[in-house]
Amino acid sequence: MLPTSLIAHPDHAVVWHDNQLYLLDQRELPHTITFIMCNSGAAVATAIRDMVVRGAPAIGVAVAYAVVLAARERLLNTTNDWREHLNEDFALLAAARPTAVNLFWALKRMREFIATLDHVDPLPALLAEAQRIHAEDIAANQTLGALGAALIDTPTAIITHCNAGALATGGYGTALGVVRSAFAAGNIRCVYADETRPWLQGSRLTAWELHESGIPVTVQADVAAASLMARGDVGWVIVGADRIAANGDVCNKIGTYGLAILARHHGVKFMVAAPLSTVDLDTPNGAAIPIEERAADEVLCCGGQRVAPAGVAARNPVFDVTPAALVDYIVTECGVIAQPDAAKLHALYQTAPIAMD
Ligand SMILES: CSC[C@@H](O)[C@@H](O)C(=O)COP(=O)(O)O
Repeated sequence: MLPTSLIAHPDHAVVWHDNQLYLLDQRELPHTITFIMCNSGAAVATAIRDMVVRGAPAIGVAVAYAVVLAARERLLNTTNDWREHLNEDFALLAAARPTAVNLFWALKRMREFIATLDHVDPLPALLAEAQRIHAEDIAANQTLGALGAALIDTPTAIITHCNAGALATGGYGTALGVVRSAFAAGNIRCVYADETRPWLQGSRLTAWELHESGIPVTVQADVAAASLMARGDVGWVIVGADRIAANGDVCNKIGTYGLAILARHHGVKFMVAAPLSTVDLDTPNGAAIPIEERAADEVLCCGGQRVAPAGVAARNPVFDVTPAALVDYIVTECGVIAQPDAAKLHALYQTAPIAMD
């Protein structure tokens, strides 16, 4: 029988169990529950690149554990100069995906932690640091979930895009953390989950996660959001983020920018929920954020079948940037910013309990 840490549950996207890392294979959801065991840094890098684990904070947590696995390998094979050899693993992990800043944030934090280690056996301390990153992410999501929910003062329907839930984080979720808290307060009538072409994070993952949690969810085609808003049925758009630039521009799953424009046109509030580890003060604005382009086949095919004529090309940028001017609220574990700008984000950063830069 699987240990309880390895049963199908949205909170179990990233599980450390019996000295190995297990990743719930999100490519197979909702049909099949499979955990992929990773016992090296390289295996985790491949799993991130191939979308076994995805979502900015979940990638950050997975990378922290990947450093533990990589250090274990290096210590077994090299002993004295393990830190030097570990640089190769850092480079491999950094190349896995370019946009979610939590990946680089977690690598930096693990690298800085390693520099402080003088233990004969550094592995227990390294594992404890990775577990701290994991636990802090869950706690941040619970706090920001409550802060975001407090903004929703009347029962309403909301639209979310992609999956910014437990599956995309250490647990509980960011946008879906707000939804969970608001639902508990009686203020969520229904969640409309954009299906999120081409990878279908909305229909496969968000719908599974909310359904498992007993929160009413309705899947809609991405292009249906405008007419839903026009009917006046929606109070909020609530999304996560892969990177928030210093001026408050928000990078998230492709399609988010369009939703923000629609929301402003229809008087629907637009909320971005993310931990401070997603805020990147080193990136001045959205134009400076590297946007991942994935394989054209992800667009050209659907359900394993080609849906465009042979010989036709496709573009597949998987993120877009919503200008800060279209964002009503950024909700973090350290507080809420209305109408975000550079000064407000800098001020929020100063209140962080630990140095985040
Ligand atoms: C809490 S997750 C926020 C974002 O990471 C999420 O909205 C998103 O865009 C994920 O993209 P993905 O390509 O599935 O990794």
